[in-house]
Amino acid sequence: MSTYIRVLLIALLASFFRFLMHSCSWNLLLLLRVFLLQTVQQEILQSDIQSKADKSPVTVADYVHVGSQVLVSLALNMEVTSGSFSMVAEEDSEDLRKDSAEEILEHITDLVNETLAEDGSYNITLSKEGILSAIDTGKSEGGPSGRHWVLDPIDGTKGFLRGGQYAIALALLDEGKVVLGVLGCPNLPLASISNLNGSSSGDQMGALFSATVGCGAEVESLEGSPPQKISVCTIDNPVNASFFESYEGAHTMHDLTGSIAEKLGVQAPPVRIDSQAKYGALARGDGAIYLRFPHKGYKEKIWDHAAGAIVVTEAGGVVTDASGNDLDFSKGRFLDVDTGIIATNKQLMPSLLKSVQEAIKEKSQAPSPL
Ligand SMILES: Nc1ncnc2c1ncn2[C@@H]1O[C@H](COP(=O)(O)O)[C@@H](O)[C@H]1OP(=O)(O)O
Ligand SMILES: [Mg+2]
Repeated sequence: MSTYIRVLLIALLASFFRFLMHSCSWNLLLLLRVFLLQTVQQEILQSDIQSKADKSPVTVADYVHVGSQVLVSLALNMEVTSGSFSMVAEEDSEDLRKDSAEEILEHITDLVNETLAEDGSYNITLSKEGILSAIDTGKSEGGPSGRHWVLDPIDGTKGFLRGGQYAIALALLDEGKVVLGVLGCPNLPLASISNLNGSSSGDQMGALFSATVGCGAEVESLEGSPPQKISVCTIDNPVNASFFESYEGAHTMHDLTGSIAEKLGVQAPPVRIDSQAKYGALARGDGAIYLRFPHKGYKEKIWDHAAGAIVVTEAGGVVTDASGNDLDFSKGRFLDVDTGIIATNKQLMPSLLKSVQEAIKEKSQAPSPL
């Protein structure tokens, strides 16, 4: 298995950061390239599970999450900052610091170092402590002041393990606002989601979305085709609209989203895909609406929305909570949202909001199941 993971991590490291002078307020454009090949993912998935020293299962997703976070942390350290930087990211090193995880940590350290040696971009070898502290650069609390990188090293773990959609999502917060976002979606067709089912062998897979505040949003291939400006669809009649939602019923209330769609007059069945790939697809007009209504008690994390939200807003869309409030990324690691998150174009937003509020009210008044 380790060879495949190494190939995947090399691919990730090959995703390098490019900074171009740009005429926006940030003077900065960041592009993250992710050469994650579907075939590599498939081979990794087939090799699947090893066992941790404490006999709890460790999936390939564990290696890829940690490897991805270490490599992005390293790249930010080498390319972007002169030493210290703040990163809010999903993983921390707590489990890996346990005695029982010694063997796993050794394995991850070897994989990362082999990856770094093979890639050759950085002449560096990390110790086990180096790996742990690279992971822990992601422990920042974020907040309303200063700059914070926001990373989901693998967004949509369930999709990744199913061989479906997943994304690597990186954003930059400046004084509490998202100013930059990059979404690498290795399993998303470059042209359009309509090529997802029944795609022909000629369809190019993999899409890299990027957005800089005030400068619009773009898509390009993972190999670096010329970036194309993207914009959300111009549909203003819900009858012609389709909507994206989570594949996993455990991640969103499919009954509520079905009721919203019905009230709005949407005729098409839901398009269910994992991860922030949904935001990318929405931003280039593959569909008209994004709905996410987690079950009660779930707290949204900023790394699950920061990159996707700026890609959509810079493509001309609107992203709000169920009350129509903008998402506030300045509150730390979590988002304080009312009930759910919705996104669409400016034309459809008023009627979408109305349907959302009606459907929520109706659900809250319905007798609860015994
Ligand atoms: N119980 C849950 N409810 C809602 N979202 C969840 C839940 N558990 C994990 N997630 C997160 O939802 C996001 C995936 O959304 P989607 O369902 O749209 O694919 C991921 O960030 C996933 O975490 P992770 O990034 O660790 O996979
Ligand atoms: Mg996530």
